[in-house]
Amino acid sequence: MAELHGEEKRVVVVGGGVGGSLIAKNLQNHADVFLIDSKEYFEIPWTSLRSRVEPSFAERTIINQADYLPNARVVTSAATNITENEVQTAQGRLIAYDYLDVATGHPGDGAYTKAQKLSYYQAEYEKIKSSNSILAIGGGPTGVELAGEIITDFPDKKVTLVHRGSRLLEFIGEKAGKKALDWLTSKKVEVILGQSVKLDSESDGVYETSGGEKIRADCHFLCVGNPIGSSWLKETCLKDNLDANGRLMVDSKLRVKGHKNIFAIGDVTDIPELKQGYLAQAHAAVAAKNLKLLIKGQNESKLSSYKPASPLAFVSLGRKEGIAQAMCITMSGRIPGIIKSGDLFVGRSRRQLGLKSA
Ligand SMILES: Cc1cc2nc3c(=O)[nH]c(=O)nc-3n(C[C@H](O)[C@H](O)[C@H](O)COP(=O)(O)OP(=O)(O)OC[C@H]3O[C@@H](n4cnc5c(N)ncnc54)[C@H](O)[C@@H]3O)c2cc1C
Repeated sequence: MAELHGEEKRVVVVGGGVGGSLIAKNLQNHADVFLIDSKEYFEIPWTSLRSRVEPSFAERTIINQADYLPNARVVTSAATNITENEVQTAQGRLIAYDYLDVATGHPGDGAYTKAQKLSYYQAEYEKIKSSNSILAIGGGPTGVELAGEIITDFPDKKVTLVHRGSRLLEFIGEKAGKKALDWLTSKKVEVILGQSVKLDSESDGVYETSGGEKIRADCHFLCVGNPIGSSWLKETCLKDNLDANGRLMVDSKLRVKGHKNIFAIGDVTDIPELKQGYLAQAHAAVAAKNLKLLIKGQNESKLSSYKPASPLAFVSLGRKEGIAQAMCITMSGRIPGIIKSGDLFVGRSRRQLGLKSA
């Protein structure tokens, strides 16, 4: 039986990542809010590469959900099903809702508590420290940023980056990819493009590529794209709202098409724009505003619309430099570094949740 609720409207947020954390925070004093996430904490996702070379950095970037949600209820369990009026969790809980917001951008990586994630980063750090040669597989933002972090903090290590595509950073423009390549090679990172690594070929620390090259590495990191967190929706009442890429189709008010009380925000949606955390936060602001209006019984004509944003992306290159692409302008060096690479937007992200930046 679904857990009953009182007079106050209930909003259930599934996914406490970049977008979901903010919407739950914004609504906690306006409704009976439940936040369901498979782990106890929110982690600022793009900081995970820095945390591998500096594990103490993660103390500020991993935030227990309960710390910024004193007036909401946090449920630590994966959501497994949705019906028209309730959400089911892996632990078998049924949580009724008046309004639902799906924000499951990408699935977690298995660590359940902050302590587990901190020890994971400590182990990753030890792995890097004790290796002379390191192989990063994948030349998207994760592979580029990880190679940048390692070569900055451990300039004497031999770092090789292998990418199956013909250029780095394919999610943004060619110039950005070229600037990343130039920066990495200037730091003596070996970049191999147009080849993939046969992972099962590894023998005595030697990896073979699809082009027959042999790469010696004491350890490797798989930096390939994170899957979309929507596979769990395939058997739910939203199964017909997934597009061919597994993204939830939303209308301009950020409601799942055809559902008046179900919203979706962040990377899980089909909004035609770059998948970026600051945009997931912008979605959260619009959806929270709309939810507040609906909770107060306001007319639907008052709901705000979300307009897809033009491309803006930052890629860090170590602690001081970076690459920025805004519309069709690409810039690299110290300025993008000052904007992103120093603190990786951690202070700002913490303040948005009402926490001290330090
Ligand atoms: C290397 C890298 C660098 C980046 N740099 C930037 C940057 O500089 N600026 C920027 O704005 N963006 C950046 N991004 C993109 C940004 O991280 C994503 O766009 C953002 O995390 C999307 O937010 P979200 O809320 O949609 O999903 P997420 O932040 O992925 O959160 C999803 C949450 O849902 C939970 N979840 C998933 N499935 C379930 C389930 N079934 N039940 C319960 N919980 C579930 C997960 O545990 C997670 O907490 C970067 C990404 C990468 C990989």
